Amino acid sequence: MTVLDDIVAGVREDVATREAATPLPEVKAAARAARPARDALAALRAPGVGVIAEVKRRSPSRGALAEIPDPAVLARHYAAGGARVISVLTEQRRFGGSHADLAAVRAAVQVPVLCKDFVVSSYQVHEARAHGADVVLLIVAALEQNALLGLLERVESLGMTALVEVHTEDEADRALAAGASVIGVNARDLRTLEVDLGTFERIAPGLPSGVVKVAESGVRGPRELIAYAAAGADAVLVGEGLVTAGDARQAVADLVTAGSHPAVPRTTR
Ligand SMILES: O=C(O)c1ccccc1NCC(=O)[C@H](O)[C@H](O)COP(=O)(O)O
Repeated sequence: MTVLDDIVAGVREDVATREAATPLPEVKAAARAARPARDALAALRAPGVGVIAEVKRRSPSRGALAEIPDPAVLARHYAAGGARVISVLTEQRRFGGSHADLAAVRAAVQVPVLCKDFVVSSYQVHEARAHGADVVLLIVAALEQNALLGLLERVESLGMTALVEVHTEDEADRALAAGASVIGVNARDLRTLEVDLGTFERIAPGLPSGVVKVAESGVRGPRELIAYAAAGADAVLVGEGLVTAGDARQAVADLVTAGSHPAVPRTTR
């Protein structure tokens, strides 16, 4: 069993428990009552290399990273530093997150908010919307193609944007076949947890120019952002490098400044 399999097995148990307590029709009603989703696609297509700043307390690869007693406070620092999108890890067992974190962050900032979880059922998509998500992560490695298609359609039918995550060329082909318009290439192999910064460089050239390309994992400062930008990234998704920085606002601002430099390429448009 890989780490991803193990995480997904725990997620399925947790979803079943939540669904027993709050049946799907109730979650659907809450999703319908939520404020409309913010336009993440437009935010990610703005000039410069965007920063998606992540609220991440701990992880399977690194253990405890930061306490984050109030994710709304951290999110405000991220937004003040210029983050385009804020990512909230909502998985509880391995990452210490929650939907309460997601709702608190959404209420605290004006930028779009990403629900970063291991989504395997449409129940989770409605839950994410009910808690204010504007973007939902879909991990190709965790989904059969039909499930990927169905979840992508569900995300978009609720007015949200799907960030479809891939790790290999085959997964990128599946993401494109499903109709993804935002593709994240994760440098962290979710089976071995190893980070290979060359993953983005290998996969990005095969993605069409109209697709927004997000480089995920391994950014510790402007140096990695510049390398990802040179390989064609439109945005970078950063967790550890920001939650462990003494000054989160400044750490985001440093990345945003690097991503806005005229010498830094950006290839989508
Ligand atoms: O971070 C992990 O250890 C991890 C393990 C298994 C599945 C997912 C995992 N992380 C999720 C992410 O994709 C990262 O949080 C995100 O890309 C930010 O990465 P980093 O900037 O390296 O913290």
